[in-house]
Amino acid sequence: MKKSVKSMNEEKQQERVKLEIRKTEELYEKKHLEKTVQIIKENIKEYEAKQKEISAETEDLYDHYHSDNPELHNQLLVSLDMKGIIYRTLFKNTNALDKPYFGRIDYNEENDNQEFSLYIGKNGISNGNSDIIIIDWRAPVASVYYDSDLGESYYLSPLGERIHINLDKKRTFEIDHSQLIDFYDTDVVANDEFLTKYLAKNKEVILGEIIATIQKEQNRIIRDTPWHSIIVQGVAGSGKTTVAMHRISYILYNFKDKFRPEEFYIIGSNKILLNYITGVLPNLDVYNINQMTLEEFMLYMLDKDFNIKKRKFILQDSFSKIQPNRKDVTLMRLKRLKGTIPFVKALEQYLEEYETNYIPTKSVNYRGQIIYSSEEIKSLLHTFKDRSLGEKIDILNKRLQNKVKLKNEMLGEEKEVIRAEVKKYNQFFGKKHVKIDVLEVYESFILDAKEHREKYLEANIYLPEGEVFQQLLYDLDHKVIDIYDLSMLNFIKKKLKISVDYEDVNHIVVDEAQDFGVMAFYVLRQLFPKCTFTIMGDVSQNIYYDTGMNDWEALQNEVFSPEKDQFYVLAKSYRNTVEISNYASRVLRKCTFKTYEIEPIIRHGKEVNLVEVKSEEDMVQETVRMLKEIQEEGYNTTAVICRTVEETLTVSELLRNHVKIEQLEKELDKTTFTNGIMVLPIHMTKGLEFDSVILWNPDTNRYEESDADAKLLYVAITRALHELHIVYQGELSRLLQ
Ligand SMILES: Nc1ncnc2c1ncn2[C@@H]1O[C@H](COP(=O)(O)OP(=O)(O)OP(=O)(O)O)[C@@H](O)[C@H]1O
Repeated sequence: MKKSVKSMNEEKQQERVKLEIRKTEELYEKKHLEKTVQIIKENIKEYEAKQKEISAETEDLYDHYHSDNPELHNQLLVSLDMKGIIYRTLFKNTNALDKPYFGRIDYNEENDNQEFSLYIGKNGISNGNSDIIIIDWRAPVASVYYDSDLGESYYLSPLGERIHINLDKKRTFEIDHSQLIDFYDTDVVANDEFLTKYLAKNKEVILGEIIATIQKEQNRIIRDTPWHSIIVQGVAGSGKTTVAMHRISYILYNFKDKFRPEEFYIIGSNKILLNYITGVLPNLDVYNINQMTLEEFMLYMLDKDFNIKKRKFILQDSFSKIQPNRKDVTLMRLKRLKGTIPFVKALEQYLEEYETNYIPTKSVNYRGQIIYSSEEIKSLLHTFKDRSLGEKIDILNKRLQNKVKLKNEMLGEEKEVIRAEVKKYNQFFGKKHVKIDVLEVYESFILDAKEHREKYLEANIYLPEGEVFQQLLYDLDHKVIDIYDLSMLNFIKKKLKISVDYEDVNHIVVDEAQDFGVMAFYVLRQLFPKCTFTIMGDVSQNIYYDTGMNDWEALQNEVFSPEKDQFYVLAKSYRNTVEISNYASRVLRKCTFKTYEIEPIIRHGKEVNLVEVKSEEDMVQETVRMLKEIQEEGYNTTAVICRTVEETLTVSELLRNHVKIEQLEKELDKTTFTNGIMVLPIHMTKGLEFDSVILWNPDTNRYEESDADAKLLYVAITRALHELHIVYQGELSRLLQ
């Protein structure tokens, strides 16, 4: 049906009005931006001058500083403090100059007619010292930008109180070089459009910040309270690592009084990954965080109680884990045992017995009278059951001494006599600093488990037969140790010794958590009972099939509390194109384990490129051709992914004759992620991403039709952002057919 002339005119009129409004708004936003940029420039000038001034002042104070002058010392401290504040403010303003903000929200609070119009940026900026002109993205109210639709809504204060609001406007800006490029209102443009623009870009060799495009489901995780632990299952590329880093920034900003960066630990499965992910932290205003592999962390906590170098032990080479010798059933059963909770529960039971044998619980007679009865001693041990053996001994000694003192006072003894009598009992129950070698205790436990399996079975702790423990003793005899042994040693130390080594850990972030057996988390919880955790992982990416986690049940129910702690699922993948995501999903569907479906963000790219060749020589030729093409396309990062370390080294050399390949470090773990072409074994690409990936020879020999190999292939495939090429010879792995 034709439109009437009248309605066409009305439409035109409406269009004109819309355009007019848009023009006025644009003018307003341009002016606002100009004004903001002007303020930032003035701030920079002001703080640069202040920086000069304070630097001169501190230098002067240093020159006149004598350690015996407390006044100067205090002045120096104040001056250094000021210098820090000025430096950070200057840094924020300089950082904000290019893109001062990315969002705006207009709202009014319920019960208050005042209209607020707030601009949100990566850095909170004030006009001089007073008015806030840009709200920091971490401020509680900024949550509205990420979370709320127009209309009635609320945000949470840091204390968890709901602040009800009415949201009138949500605007997103594209700004570059301090100039307004474009802006969209939420009711006009889907947020996805802005996001896909961002995702289409090439990636850098450090993780990027996503402050301007944090998605609703990610925002919930970032802003969840740090008073409980969270576990996040997220498909490959769903932003787990990114979200974890933003969460740290959020916690440190909003809970400054309770959480200090030095008390944060980021634990990852390898050094390349750690360097890659922590590279984003300065951009998120996070400094002085600790980052370690689990091996390093466990050794750090053991400190003098187990010095790996002095004891001449070697850490089980993580690369050897990559191709387990499945024919050796005992070895495999040992691995499977080590990652599980019964392994540490058995040790827990053993240590209880150890304690019973260590501390005398017979009634204590003094001057012909029982002054400390066996029941009382046992009851005290029960009350303090969570304390270490050393602490229990200390408490018992003190209690007994008190009783001796009281008895003597009742008998009217002289002070001198009382003191001497009390002194006699200061080590009645033993020395509080127990002289125990944690490794010896561990070995004695293994022997006990080997010899007395039925005792543990009776306590419902299922342990395998003696030969598995014999294998473990053999490894230790040959000075080979792994993260699970180190966890056990820490557990022994914590249960038996008085130590300050476990203090000052307030929050632990574990990335690629599925790579660690649930037992490691059980131990971490015991070592740091007051600490909360942010645990990120994807059970489909567990490449240590025998030891790592293939589901979350035990972690959720036996280590954490399903009532108190939170479990989240992230299903959207922001990394891969639809074509690559679909290809990865196909592999997962071939597995027997529970899988989490990937929902790709709609971003299309080339189809996955499968090339069959006749010989190894052809494979090299084809790969070189692909690499040259990729380079011409202008991509920054490319990986040729091999199955094993040996293969990586060979392929590296073969390709090096034709194209520039980035050099790997002799100690592979020290290699850093760089631009260009890297040849890497799968397990070293964990958590990383590359513009394009070439998967080297995934044939039936290299990848069997098993769950373990499917997980490896899934990891390799999902590393690719834009392009995935597969070059193979012979029969393609069934998992890819
Ligand atoms: N909200 C977002 N906006 C823009 N980019 C995002 C967003 N969320 C994630 N990304 C991007 O998606 C990619 C994958 O993120 P990240 O590496 O954190 O995922 P992951 O879940 O840890 O992946 P994997 O399990 O494979 O290690 C990164 O390039 C990240 O910048």
